[in-house]
Amino acid sequence: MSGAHLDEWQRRSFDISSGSCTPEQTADAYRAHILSIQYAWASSQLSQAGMARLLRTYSERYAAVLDSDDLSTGLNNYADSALHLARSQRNYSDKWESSLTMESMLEMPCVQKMIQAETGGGGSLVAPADVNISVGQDSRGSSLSVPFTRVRSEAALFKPTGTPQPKTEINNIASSPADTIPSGSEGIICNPNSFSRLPARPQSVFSHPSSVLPPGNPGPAGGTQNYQSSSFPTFNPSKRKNFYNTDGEDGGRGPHAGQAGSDASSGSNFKTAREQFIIDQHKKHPHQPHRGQATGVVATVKKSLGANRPRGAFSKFVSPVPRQEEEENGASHNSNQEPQVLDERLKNFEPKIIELIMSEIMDHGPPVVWDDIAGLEFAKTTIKEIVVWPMLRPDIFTGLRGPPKGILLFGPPGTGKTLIGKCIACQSGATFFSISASSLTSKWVGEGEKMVRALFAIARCHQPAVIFIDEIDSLLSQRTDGEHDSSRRIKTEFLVQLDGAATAAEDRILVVGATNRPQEIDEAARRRLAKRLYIPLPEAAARRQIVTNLMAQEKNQLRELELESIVTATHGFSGADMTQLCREAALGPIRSIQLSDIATISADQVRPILYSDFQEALKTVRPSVSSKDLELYEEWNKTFGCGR
Ligand SMILES: Nc1ncnc2c1ncn2[C@@H]1O[C@H](COP(=O)(O)OP(=O)(O)OP(=O)(O)O)[C@@H](O)[C@H]1O
Ligand SMILES: [Mg+2]
Repeated sequence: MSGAHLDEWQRRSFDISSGSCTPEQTADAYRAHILSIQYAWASSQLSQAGMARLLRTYSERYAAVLDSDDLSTGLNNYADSALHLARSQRNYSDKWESSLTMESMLEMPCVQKMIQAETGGGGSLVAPADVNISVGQDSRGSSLSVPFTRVRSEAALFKPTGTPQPKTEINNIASSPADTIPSGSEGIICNPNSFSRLPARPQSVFSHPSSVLPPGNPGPAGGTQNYQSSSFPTFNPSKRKNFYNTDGEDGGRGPHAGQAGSDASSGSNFKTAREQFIIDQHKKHPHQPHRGQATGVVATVKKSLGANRPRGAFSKFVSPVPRQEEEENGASHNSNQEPQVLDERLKNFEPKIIELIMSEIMDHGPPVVWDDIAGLEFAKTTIKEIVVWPMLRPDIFTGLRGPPKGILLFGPPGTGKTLIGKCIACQSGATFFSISASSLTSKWVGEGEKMVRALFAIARCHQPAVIFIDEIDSLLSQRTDGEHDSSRRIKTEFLVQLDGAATAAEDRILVVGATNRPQEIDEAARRRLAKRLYIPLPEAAARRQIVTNLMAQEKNQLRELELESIVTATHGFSGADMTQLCREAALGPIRSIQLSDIATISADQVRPILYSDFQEALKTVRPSVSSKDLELYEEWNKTFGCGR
């Protein structure tokens, strides 16, 4: 196969995005990427920062493939290896935990053989070829490293001085960190601390960790060697040596840089991706405890359950991605933490209050356009003037032309006040807060004012903003002597926010209140809601438009004259009443169907809505607003309203 063909084949086989790759291929491809990145950096084609960033990205992806237990996407490497080693003793707990314990390890045949070799001497050690384990940090916080891979070579280090060393493969392993190991060979990371303890009492290698020698025991010279597998070219050894130490200045000095620190003494700055990850994390969040930090034994304590399959350059790769258990720990730690507040101005508010207010931002619901609102031309024009245009051209609407800070929509029930609110939400382009009085009033004394303050603070952060308060009378009713102190404070806070020291002139926050009980509104609030717009009962033209709009969606045979008579017959009806009338009339054709047919009849067999249906409906639907009520509204409009 020619080189070009091979390239093409590789490209196709390792095209991760194709979706047809097996997890093995994906992992291999990521590994290939990692090697290319290394190569590019080593040959100075890539900056150190770029290399670090790319390396982290691909290491994380590689680790995700390696450790995912989803058979279609991952290799289940962690669990596989552990279960394999622990003689398939499955751990059925939800949380994956290694079945490896000190006891279970001692029972392993390979370990037994090693012990025999250690105690009996002379026997050649045969370890599972690709198993590479460093198990450390039992619950007591001690560490013990048991490197299995190429254990034949390391056995030499375990041997007490003078013991004849077995014939080993040590020739294959670099004798200094700067040397290279042939590509594809399994790597070994010897923990110098662990090794330094081992030789003195080789028999106790697998005994209680407390039996290890005190730190400071120098150990044999070879114990400090740090072997690393790599397919690096040898042309730039110094670079290679520092390869993992992407963070030049304090890589070895960081609080988690135990391995690096100990390596420093042996002249190597090797750090695994995990260690680098921990160091980076610590830099980002210096006050958060990190993995392994609690014990004070950090990177020197390895718990890497290596793969039982060849891994080439990254045979000892340990996932930098937090595991489930760590995420849980993190979650419990973070649960007490406040979510990050994005805006400086909101830092004094409790996150739960901010969350509550943010949840009231209305950015959903059916779109309402101005034409959906029948009649009410004066109100619509005024609102467009106050709300929509200033949002579009804030530069023109300044000074005296500046929009008012508050609007009050008042009028009989069912005349479209809430509908106007929804239309403003859709059409104004502003952040629309639809707040109900109940969400601002809280049973906790003091919370209500905070809510009001938070509401305005958040609105200020999301300018231009419209705060729509439906049924505003329940929030801003007249202050009386007998009322509860907390509700009085909420009102006061609201008034202050609406037009007080807390509000800057250039703030583009508009409060729109809607009520059908305008006479109950506190006079101070009334003044602040400067534009008070009367939303009256729909006139004949508006009633006609409501019926036409609604009937356009249904099959009907209403003639022009019939429509006219419906409009005349509905004098005094509110918009809601008109809607109710149309709904009732629409049921007419259904009511005319035999009960026995209703289950089988198809939709197009239902007859159209006729005038007679409206006549029937008019017998049951009555206007909901009495003329006496109407007088009250008109009176109030004359006194306080802004209409003509
Ligand atoms: N002008 C109108 N144009 C079209 N539909 C209207 C109009 N007025 C009312 N409606 C219909 O009546 C329904 C109720 O209207 P809306 O909720 O806006 O009334 P409201 O004025 O807020 O009443 P309330 O004071 O009782 O809260 C609307 O969903 C709409 O179907
Ligand atoms: Mg309403």
